[in-house]
Amino acid sequence: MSSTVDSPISSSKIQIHQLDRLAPRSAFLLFYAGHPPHQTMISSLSARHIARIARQQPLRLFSSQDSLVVTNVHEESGVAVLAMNRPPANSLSLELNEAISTSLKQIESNPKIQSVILASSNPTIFSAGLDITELISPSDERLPKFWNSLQQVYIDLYGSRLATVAAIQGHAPAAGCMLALACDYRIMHGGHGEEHLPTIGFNETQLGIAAPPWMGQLMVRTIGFRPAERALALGTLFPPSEALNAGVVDDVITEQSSSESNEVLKALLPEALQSQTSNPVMIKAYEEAACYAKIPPQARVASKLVTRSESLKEMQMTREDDTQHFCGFITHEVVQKNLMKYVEKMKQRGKAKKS
Ligand SMILES: CC/C=C\CC/C=C/CC(=O)SCCNC(=O)CCNC(=O)[C@H](O)C(C)(C)COP(=O)(O)OP(=O)(O)OC[C@H]1O[C@@H](n2cnc3c(N)ncnc32)[C@H](O)[C@@H]1OP(=O)(O)O
Repeated sequence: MSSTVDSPISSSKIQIHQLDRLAPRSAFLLFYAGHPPHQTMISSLSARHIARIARQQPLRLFSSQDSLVVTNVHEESGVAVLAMNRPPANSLSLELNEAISTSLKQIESNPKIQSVILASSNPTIFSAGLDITELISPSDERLPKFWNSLQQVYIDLYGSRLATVAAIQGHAPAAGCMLALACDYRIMHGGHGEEHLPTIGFNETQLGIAAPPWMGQLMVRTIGFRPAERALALGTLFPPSEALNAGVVDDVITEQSSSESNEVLKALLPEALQSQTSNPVMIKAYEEAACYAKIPPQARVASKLVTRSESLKEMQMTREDDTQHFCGFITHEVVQKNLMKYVEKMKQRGKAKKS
């Protein structure tokens, strides 16, 4: 049986899932929803404290019709799908970031679900990274909120109790790459011929900006120090086979690998992704997610803590400084000029493509 997760969740769960915003250092321990360590954690907070948090930050729910993300769960296999759905390029706006975090928490609140596939409703772009328009002449109020929402997506994905599988159908530059690297497993489409190869990587230096430390470190942890150092400096965007060789992704799938339609995917995929039921990346992502879902969850989550808790703690400790640094950097006159030039180039390219 499959069901959608856009129905309101119980108020106690809402309260619990709000905690990470205001008590960020506790967030990682909240992985254990439904298991004893989690309950211990929660019981150490007073009901008044929890109610105050819930009042201050009402949970935003997104319906599957008009959503920036679309989700579905398949309880039989323990697998869910969370697909970004912000045309044209799934560029990450404040609202999309918040929608990803909210939906992930909704999925986590279902104890039958152990894995989630992070996907895109756009078959050629996974995510174009930050919405660059958020960075140009930003308002003093929105910019820190925006950055905070991106940090939160990273924390939520990297620290999720769920096994997370990125189905990278197409391009994944910059923060789009970050989303994929924050998952447990990455499957990339091999592209449709040499001329239309998707790419993945941190290309920030090409925009005249640098990836923030926590993003850069994510690449270091994924592919190793020296290759990451070089890729970050050059702003390398890896085509699929190079991404596989470097370890940026775990698997590359081409159309030839599999074309059979998968019955489970029909039940699992939200309406907006029904055309992807025979997509080989999606099939492989489902197989991988189902495989993770069979591992005893306490053991799987504990093993995740071994490799991720230190960097998550570090992120929590440096979060405010990171926001201040980001806001100062982005609003600098030279950076603003570089970004405007970059957007202008992007627009020209778009016009040329359309004409
Ligand atoms: C201390 C730290 C300080 C700073 C850290 C800042 C960190 C930044 C991390 C980031 O994520 S920066 C964003 C980096 N992203 C990019 O550079 C990607 C730019 N986009 C592309 O390269 C391409 O669009 C693509 C490879 C993703 C897809 O190419 P293609 O399939 O050919 O599509 P189009 O180029 O025609 O794009 C379609 C449509 O989407 C718009 N768009 C694309 N990317 C963005 C974006 N990042 N933000 C806003 N809008 C974007 C593009 O303009 C097109 O719009 P139309 O209206 O012309 O259809």
